[in-house]
Amino acid sequence: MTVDMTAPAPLPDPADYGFTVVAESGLPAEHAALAERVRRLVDATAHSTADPAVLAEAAEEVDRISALLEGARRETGAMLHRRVDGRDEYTTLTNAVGAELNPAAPPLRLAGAAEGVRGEVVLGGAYQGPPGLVHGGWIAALLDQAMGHAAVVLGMPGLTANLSVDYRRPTPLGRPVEVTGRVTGTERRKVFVAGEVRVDGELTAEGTAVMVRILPLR
Ligand SMILES: CCCCCCCCCC(=O)SCCNC(=O)CCNC(=O)[C@H](O)C(C)(C)COP(=O)(O)OP(=O)(O)OC[C@H]1O[C@@H](n2cnc3c(N)ncnc32)[C@H](O)[C@@H]1OP(=O)(O)O
Repeated sequence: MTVDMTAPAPLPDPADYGFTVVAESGLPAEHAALAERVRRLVDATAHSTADPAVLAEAAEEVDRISALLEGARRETGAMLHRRVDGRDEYTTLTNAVGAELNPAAPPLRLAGAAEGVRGEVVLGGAYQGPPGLVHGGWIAALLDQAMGHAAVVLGMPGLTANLSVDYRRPTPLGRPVEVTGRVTGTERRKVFVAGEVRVDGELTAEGTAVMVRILPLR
């Protein structure tokens, strides 16, 4: 098993697969700002102890805002294109982990690191599993994203074929969580990846996965 960390391959262009591609530069900053406020709304809703009348009033307000936005809806499969460190990067615009415009996504922004990718995120009570702790499914999702992103950085985007997670310590809510991912090897279309989750430098979860590469159509 080998991997050349120095030579990213040309990426498949999602437009060749019939997907709409949206340039990051074309997105209004107000959209990300709205998503951030909706994250606050989700947290406030999940934890509210307000009176029924206040809850009903809030529900009506939310209905009004939803109607305001639903009038101009983008299709679900749209892809986001950005230039990162002089190379193209594509991801689904509403990716469930890290998409800035998706308020349901934890705001994990991954970037190239010395070996692979690294990012930080603080997860609030909307991501709770056991009391005060991050849900294990979300930890798996963070690892999946970081490991998949590490493959993308080397020009090898793929689909997760297999994912394994070891939960070493509980991961607390409300604290910065460090997520890392890296490619450990390749074999034909298979990309072997590994990732870690740490809080205050302590390992709380680690994973491995096999990504199967999507190949360019031409
Ligand atoms: C910047 C943005 C970064 C974004 C990162 C996003 C990360 C998140 C990624 C995801 O969440 S992807 C969504 C979840 N995954 C899926 O929905 C995949 C569903 N499965 C499939 O579509 C197919 O099974 C798959 C594409 C994975 C493989 O089917 P193929 O028909 O294309 O491949 P094939 O079966 O010929 O297998 C190719 C190789 O992979 C190997 N393989 C297939 N399934 C495997 C498996 N489960 N475990 C290990 N290896 C596997 C298979 O043995 C073979 O190895 P060899 O070359 O050695 O023969």
